[in-house]
Amino acid sequence: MAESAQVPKLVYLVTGGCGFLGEHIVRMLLEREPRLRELRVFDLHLSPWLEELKTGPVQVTAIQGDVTQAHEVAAAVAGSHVVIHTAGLVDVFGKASPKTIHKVNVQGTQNVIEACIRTGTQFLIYTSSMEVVGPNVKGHPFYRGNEDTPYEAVHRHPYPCSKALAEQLVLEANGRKVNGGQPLVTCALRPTGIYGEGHQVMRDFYNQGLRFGGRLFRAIPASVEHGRVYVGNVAWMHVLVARELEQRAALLGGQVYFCYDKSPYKSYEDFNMEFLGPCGLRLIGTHPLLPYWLLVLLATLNALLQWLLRPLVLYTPLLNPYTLAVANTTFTVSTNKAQRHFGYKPLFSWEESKARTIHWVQALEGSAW
Ligand SMILES: NC(=O)c1ccc[n+]([C@@H]2O[C@H](COP(=O)([O-])OP(=O)(O)OC[C@H]3O[C@@H](n4cnc5c(N)ncnc54)[C@H](O)[C@@H]3O)[C@@H](O)[C@H]2O)c1
Ligand SMILES: CC(C)[C@@H](O)CC[C@@H](C)[C@H]1CC[C@H]2[C@@H]3[C@H](O)C=C4C[C@@H](O)CC[C@]4(C)[C@H]3CC[C@]12C
Repeated sequence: MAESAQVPKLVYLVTGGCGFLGEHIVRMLLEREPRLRELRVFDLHLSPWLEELKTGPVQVTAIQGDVTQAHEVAAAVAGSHVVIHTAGLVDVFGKASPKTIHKVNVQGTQNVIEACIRTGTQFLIYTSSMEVVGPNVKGHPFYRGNEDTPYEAVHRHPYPCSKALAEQLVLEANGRKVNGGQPLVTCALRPTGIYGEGHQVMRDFYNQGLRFGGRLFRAIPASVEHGRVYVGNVAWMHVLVARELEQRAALLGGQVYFCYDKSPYKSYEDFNMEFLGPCGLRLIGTHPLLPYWLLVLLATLNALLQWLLRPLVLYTPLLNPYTLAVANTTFTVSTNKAQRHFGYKPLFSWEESKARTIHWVQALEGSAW
């Protein structure tokens, strides 16, 4: 993508562009990528807000499609300069079958790669996840680690397994010749737990608190640190690395980068209270109110209930054996690789990220405030 400040001429494709992260990436590109001529938004479920974006100078093309369908992906990719592949099934609650998670997250990613190869698109950014690394099945903590920290990344759950396989496919595709003979340049970004406007799990916690009279009950020790990153900063990292990928292909190609900002290290529940507290909720207990063995029993019962009820209704509570294990295992990152490699600095401070998220929660229906 040779630099050309004169005429916006680049075509970007964002898969999953109507999702929680995807929407922020789409809006960030329109605000901060001056070289854009066309922005293609590819998603299984197109959102109504896309229409409001079509009145600006950049051509916004909404494409309803399925990443598991290779021909639909190829049609969307053809003619694009950059693909940001963020579409995926983010399911740790048992909503989708392991087979479906694999089909979307792995086969879908393979389809995106092959479409880039066949149609001559040179630059591919993949939204991976911290869970490619951990927490692992042994519950080993990952304490303020970085991209080079040794860690036994062993998974059994379909979601982290699918993200790890997809990331591997993307990184291995780096350097393959695309149609036209140029090399494909790929990289993977690994967000930790993303929070911010539109975060469904935060909404679920908020609604759970409303149901219990404004109270949430501590289940995880405050000492368990969980890495979190603001969605706007994750979106910004995607925009920035996409811009730098051509100029620094030799350095960035085939690399992984944790997504990070200045969000504080806290337990998952305490971190959520940074936003839910100012909206009227209280976290009851300075220590977990139930012993861990009882939480494991309740999580297991939830999994059993989910299995028994599946023919009748989809029962997907927040607490299951996997979410309990993840919540109960320290996983935080401390790195500056993205800054060293492509000059990334968080666009939003912790204070701004917090204020924006609180504002969003307060606007949710039935605010306790
Ligand atoms: N939310 C997090 O905390 C987090 C953390 C790390 C990484 N990630 C990754 O970021 C990406 C986006 O996650 P999110 O939280 O925005 O999830 P999300 O569910 O809000 O967004 C995913 C989008 O992908 C679309 N999609 C799903 N299946 C599709 C298919 N077959 N074809 C086309 N589109 C499809 C969905 O419609 C949705 O709009 C995912 O790849 C996820 O693994 C998320
Ligand atoms: C019911 C309690 C035990 C409660 O504390 C459970 C919280 C649990 C639902 C979340 C704790 C950690 C979250 C995950 C983490 O933030 C990272 C993720 C990676 C990303 O790629 C997808 C989302 C997630 C798996 C995220 C999901 C919710 C938690 C498990």
